[in-house]
Amino acid sequence: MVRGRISRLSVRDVRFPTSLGGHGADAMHTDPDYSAAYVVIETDAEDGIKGCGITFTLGKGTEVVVCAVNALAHHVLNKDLKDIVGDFRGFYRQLTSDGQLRWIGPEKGVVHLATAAVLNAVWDLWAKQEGKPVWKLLVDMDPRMLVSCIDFRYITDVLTEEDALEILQKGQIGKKEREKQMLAQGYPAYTTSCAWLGYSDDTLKQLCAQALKDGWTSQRSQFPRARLFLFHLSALLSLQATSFPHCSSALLPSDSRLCRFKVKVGADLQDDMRRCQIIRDMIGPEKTLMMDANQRWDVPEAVEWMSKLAKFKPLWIEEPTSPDDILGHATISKALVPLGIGIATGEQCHNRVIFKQLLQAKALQFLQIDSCRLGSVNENLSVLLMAKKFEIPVCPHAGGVGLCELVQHLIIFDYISVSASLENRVCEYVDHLHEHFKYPVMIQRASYMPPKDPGYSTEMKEESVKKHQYPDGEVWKKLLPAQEN
Ligand SMILES: C[C@H](O)[C@@H](O)[C@@H](O)[C@H](O)C(=O)O
Ligand SMILES: [Mg+2]
Repeated sequence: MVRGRISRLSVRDVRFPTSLGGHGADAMHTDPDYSAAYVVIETDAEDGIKGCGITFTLGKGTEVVVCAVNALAHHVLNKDLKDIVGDFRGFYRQLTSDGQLRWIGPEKGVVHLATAAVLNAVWDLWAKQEGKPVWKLLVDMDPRMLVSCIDFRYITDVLTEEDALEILQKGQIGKKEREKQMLAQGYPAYTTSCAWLGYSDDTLKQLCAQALKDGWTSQRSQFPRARLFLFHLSALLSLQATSFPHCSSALLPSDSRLCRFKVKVGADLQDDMRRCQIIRDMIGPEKTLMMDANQRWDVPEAVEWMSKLAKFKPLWIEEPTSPDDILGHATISKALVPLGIGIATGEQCHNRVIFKQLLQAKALQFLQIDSCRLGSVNENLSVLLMAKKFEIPVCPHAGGVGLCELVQHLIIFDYISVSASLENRVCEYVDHLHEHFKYPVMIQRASYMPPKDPGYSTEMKEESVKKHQYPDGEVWKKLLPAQEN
C-alpha cells in the first residue's frame, strides 16, 4: 500500500572525474565527467523509506539541472504519494505543463532531464513501498493502471489508449514463463566499455581481450545480417514493416560464441579504420560489432564515412547525425540498406514525439530508449508501446552513471509484458561506477540478471555522494586546485 505525504526533496550535484581516464569519451563529448543530479524524496510516513532518482549529465551541465529540479520541487512537495500514483498521468502532465517552466522545454532539454530525475525518485519510492523492484511492479500492474501512467498527448495519431491496452493485454499471454526465463537467464547485453574514443590502441586491445575472456557471448540470438538487409529492402519497396517481420527466429544462427561490442567512431576516418580493424581482428568475422558516431556527421558525410567502415560489418551505426534530424536519419538509413547497416538512435531524443516521427519515417532499425532523457518510466512506457506497434526492436542506451541500473528495469519489463521477443534486442552495458550504488547491476554470462531489491536501483551510497559532490566533496577538493593551475 502506498503511503505518506512528500515532506522533503533534496537534490545534489554528484560528479565523477571519468574524463581523466578517457572513460566515456566519444567523437562529440571528448571530456565527459559522468555525473548525476541526484534527487532524494522523503515522506512523513513512519517507514523512513526514501525515493532516490537521478538524471545523467556530463559534469558542468549538472548544476543547471539541479536548478531545474529545485524549480519543479513545489509540484511534488506536500503531495500524497497515493494521489500521485493514483493519477500518474495527471501528475506527469502537471510537471511537464508548468505554465512558466514549459517555456524552456517543452518536454525537452534541462527541464525534461530534471523531470526525469524527480519522477525516477517517485518510481523508486513507490516500488520500495510495494517491496518490489520497478520491473516487477510494472509486470504485476494491471494493464489499465499501466496505461493510466502514460500521457498520450501528441501521439494518439499512432498510439491510442485503446491500442496500448490491447498490446498490454496481449502481453499477458505467456508472461509467467517469460518472467521465469528472465530470472534464470537474464536479458542479453552488449559492452561499450572497451572502445571509448579516449582509449589508446593498447588499452582497447587489453580491454577487448579481457571482455572476450569474460564471455561477452551471445546466448540466445544473433542479429541476422541477411534479415536486416531484407528488412531494409522491404522498407525500400514500401512494404509494411509489420508484414515483414525482420526477426524471424527461423533464420537466426544460434552460435553461442558470438560476441557483442560497440566501438566509438566519427572523429577521424584513419583512426576509425585502424581501431575497427583491431577489434575485428580480435573478435573475428562473425561476432557482432556496433558503431557509434554520437552525432558527428552531416547526412552525406555519414553515408560516405559509413561506406568506408562497412567492410568491418557493423550491425548498426548509432547517432550518425543530429538527433533532431528525423528525415536525415531516414535518408541515411535508405543509403545504408545495400550495405546491411542499420540505424540506431535515441539517447538524445528528447521525447515521445521524436520517437513517433522516427518510427513513422522508417528512420531507424534499432530504437534506443534512455531512462533519464525521457520523462521517466511514464514516457518510456509510451515509447516501448509505439516500438511494439511498429515492430522495431528496443535496444536501450546505458552509457553513463546509473543508466544501466535504471534501464534494466524497463527492458526486462518490455520483454515480459510488451515485446515478448529477444530477437534483435540487446541492452547496452558499461562497466563504470557501479560500485557507488547500493544495489548495483548484476551481469552474468553477458546478461543483465533481474534485480531483486525493491526500488529502481538508483540509491547511491551516501559515502560516494559525499565524496563526489561538486565542488566540495573530497574528490573535487583535491582535483579542483590542480585543474585551476
Ligand atoms: C558521453 C557518453 O559516454 C556517450 O558517449 C555514451 O552515452 C554513448 O553514446 C553510448 O552509446 O553509450
Ligand atoms: Mg551512443
